[in-house]
Amino acid sequence: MSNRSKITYTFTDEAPALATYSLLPIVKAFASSADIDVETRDISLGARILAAFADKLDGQQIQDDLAYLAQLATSPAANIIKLPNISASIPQLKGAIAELQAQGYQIPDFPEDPQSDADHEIRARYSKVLGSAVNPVLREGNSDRRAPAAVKAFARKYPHSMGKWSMASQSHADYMRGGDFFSSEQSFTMDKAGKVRIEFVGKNGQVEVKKELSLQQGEILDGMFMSCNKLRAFFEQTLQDCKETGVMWSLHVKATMMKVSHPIVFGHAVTVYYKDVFEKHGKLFEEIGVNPNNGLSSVYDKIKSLPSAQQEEILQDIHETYAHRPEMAMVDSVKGITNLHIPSDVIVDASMPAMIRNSGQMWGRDGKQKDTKAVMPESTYARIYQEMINFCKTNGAFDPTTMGSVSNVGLMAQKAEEYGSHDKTFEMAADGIMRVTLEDGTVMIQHEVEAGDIWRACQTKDAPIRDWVKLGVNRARQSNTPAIFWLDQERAHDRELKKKVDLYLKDYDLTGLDIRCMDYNEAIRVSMERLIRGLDTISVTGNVLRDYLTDLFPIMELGTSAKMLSIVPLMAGGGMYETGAGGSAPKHVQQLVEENHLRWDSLGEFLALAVSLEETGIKTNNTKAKLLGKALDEATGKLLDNGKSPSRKVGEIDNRGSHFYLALYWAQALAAQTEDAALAAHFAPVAKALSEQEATIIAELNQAQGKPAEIGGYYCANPELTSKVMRPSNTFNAVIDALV
Ligand SMILES: NC(=O)C1=CN([C@@H]2O[C@H](COP(=O)(O)OP(=O)(O)OC[C@H]3O[C@@H](n4cnc5c(N)ncnc54)[C@H](OP(=O)(O)O)[C@@H]3O)[C@@H](O)[C@H]2O)C=CC1
Ligand SMILES: O=C(O)CCC(=O)C(=O)O
Ligand SMILES: [Mg+2]
Repeated sequence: MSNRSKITYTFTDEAPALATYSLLPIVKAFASSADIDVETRDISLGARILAAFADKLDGQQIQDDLAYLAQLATSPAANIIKLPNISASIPQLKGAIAELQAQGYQIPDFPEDPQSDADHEIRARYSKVLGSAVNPVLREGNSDRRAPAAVKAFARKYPHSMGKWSMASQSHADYMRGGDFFSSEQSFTMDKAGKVRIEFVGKNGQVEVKKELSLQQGEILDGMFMSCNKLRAFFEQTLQDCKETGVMWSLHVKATMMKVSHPIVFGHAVTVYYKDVFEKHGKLFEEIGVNPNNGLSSVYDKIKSLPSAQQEEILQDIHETYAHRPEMAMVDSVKGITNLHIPSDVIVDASMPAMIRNSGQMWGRDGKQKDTKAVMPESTYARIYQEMINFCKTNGAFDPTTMGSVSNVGLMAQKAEEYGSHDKTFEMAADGIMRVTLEDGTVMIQHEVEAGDIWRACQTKDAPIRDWVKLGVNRARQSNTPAIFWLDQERAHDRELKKKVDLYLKDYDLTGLDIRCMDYNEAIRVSMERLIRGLDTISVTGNVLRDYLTDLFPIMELGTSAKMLSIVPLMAGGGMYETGAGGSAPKHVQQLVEENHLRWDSLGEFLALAVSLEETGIKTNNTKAKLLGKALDEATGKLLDNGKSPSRKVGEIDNRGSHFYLALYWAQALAAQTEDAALAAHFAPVAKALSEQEATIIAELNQAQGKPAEIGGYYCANPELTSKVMRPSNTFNAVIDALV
């Protein structure tokens, strides 16, 4: 039928992908009653790798769904439910490649040290799959993330645990006091559209064009660098400090989103911490292809090719390091996996709130919690964490039963700011000058750099800024809540941004609104003071703060950012509904495989879907769709109230059980509504069947638990096997499948 509408549901990775096997059949069955088709687009790491090598896969090609979605995001018809996906580090990418090869896909190995042209070509294709390769492409709009009232009420009623804070805590954030991106940032706005060149001028005066960019009128361009020598000296000093004070050392970066610069920073941390090992074996490591940017796991991986006596010696030297270096935070103390094992294990947006929620402590080698120095070299954003730590030391831990809420309106459209800087990031091969020049030769940005320094440029287009200001004002108006623009007058970029904010705010009638601009420290302090008094505040921020704050505050308020409503009003008129603000929770997969219990909470998916249905209803004048959305919200509220969210423990309700209750409550709400009799009649028997067979279904779902589950892969699980695991109740399946 031509008048059917379409919702596009993304298939991603790990826990959210597993959950999709259970949830999507329910969603499709319910949506069909309102003439809505739910199409699936596969943007999992595995699918993205296969799409990148489609030309090499005889008969095994799959289409490039990410490219399709990128196109769709710029169309007014877009209605996309975006689940979190893996942003792959190199070790993860290599794991996925190996798995696909074992499944018979003829894809090439990852060329770690490309030599030939062919290697370089393969590497370039894989680079497109690496790191945060999905979100920046789809985010053709800014971000609106908040805790819906029902979720907030639930958190107040059933608070999550919060570690106590002590005045005596030695935990703190540590960051560079000079030589970092913050201290070197320069910025300018293009007064008319034109080209700029990023150039390196060598000591001999030779000019090398690193990149040419076409900038739009009103676009902001920043240039900045981090000094390699100062970074290494900083790491050494933090290690000495920890050694002297007995505080545990940990590193927090975002090697996924900052996929070029942060792995380099991470690599320096590895070679400074294990300095003696790298000094002694450096030449050998180079020969066997150890890459410290991939973490210590790269050493373990590469030395496997050496004779066992030599391996033993290296392992011994690594072990001895721990005798004279401070204790390091562990990712998995049982398995001996440290913070420096792989760059994607500790991701700052989630790891810092987890630490703050946990009394400012992380886990040591002995599995015990300890005070920690959280090392975040880039001072630009690290200071906000120190502010929160100070605040908790003075006021104690936040109290989820009484605290207010900090929502966020974030500038992110069209690869805004640092998160779009990968193709403009360079590790300096020699000393010289990096500069940005206009077509007429005017030098707009200039830095004296040394070999090893990391230089980068960031772009922020004007249209996304206008849209972001509009979104901030609208949110403040709709929620009648004060909004703070986080703009740091010490930052060159923020000074350019503020000129525009001041100008664009004039387009609105701000009567009755409380809209302010503050630097980051003041903004977070004011927001926290309001929080503990139970008051709400909207943070209107740039892209990195958007990412950091939408984990930081929700993790304090709700225990996880997965419970957030996360909307991306696309600038072309469509909508993208992200599910939560968190990630793909890899440890949940492990639990499913070991004991067939999935503790992933799909609340983010429920919330996103309700808004997506409502939007479909409004845009296509489809009353049934609106009712489906409204009923879904009611069902979600009831699910929270009745405690039907997944438990963490095997044998208790898990992700699948929570989906059953959602279906039951959703059908009941639809059967009970009186606005559309046909819809009510359609769902009445469903509600009856599900309610009558509740005990049988729950028994079938719970019986499946407690033994290992076979899903036939990690990055590319087998669909039939996974579907069987995720839909173990024949009674439930029969009711749902009869609906389509
Ligand atoms: N939008 C996106 O596409 C995003 C993707 N990512 C990707 O996700 C991966 C892991 O990232 P990481 O930073 O560790 O963050 P995660 O959010 O995956 O994990 C942090 C912790 O949050 C809790 N959690 C998160 N979501 C849920 C949920 N729905 N239900 C229950 N618990 C949840 C779990 O903690 P516990 O069980 O202890 O409560 C989990 O271990 C990376 O590959 C990263 O790149 C990360 C952020 C966003
Ligand atoms: O794309 C990613 O790698 C993570 C995105 C993220 O953390 C966020 O948007 O909150
Ligand atoms: Mg994030």
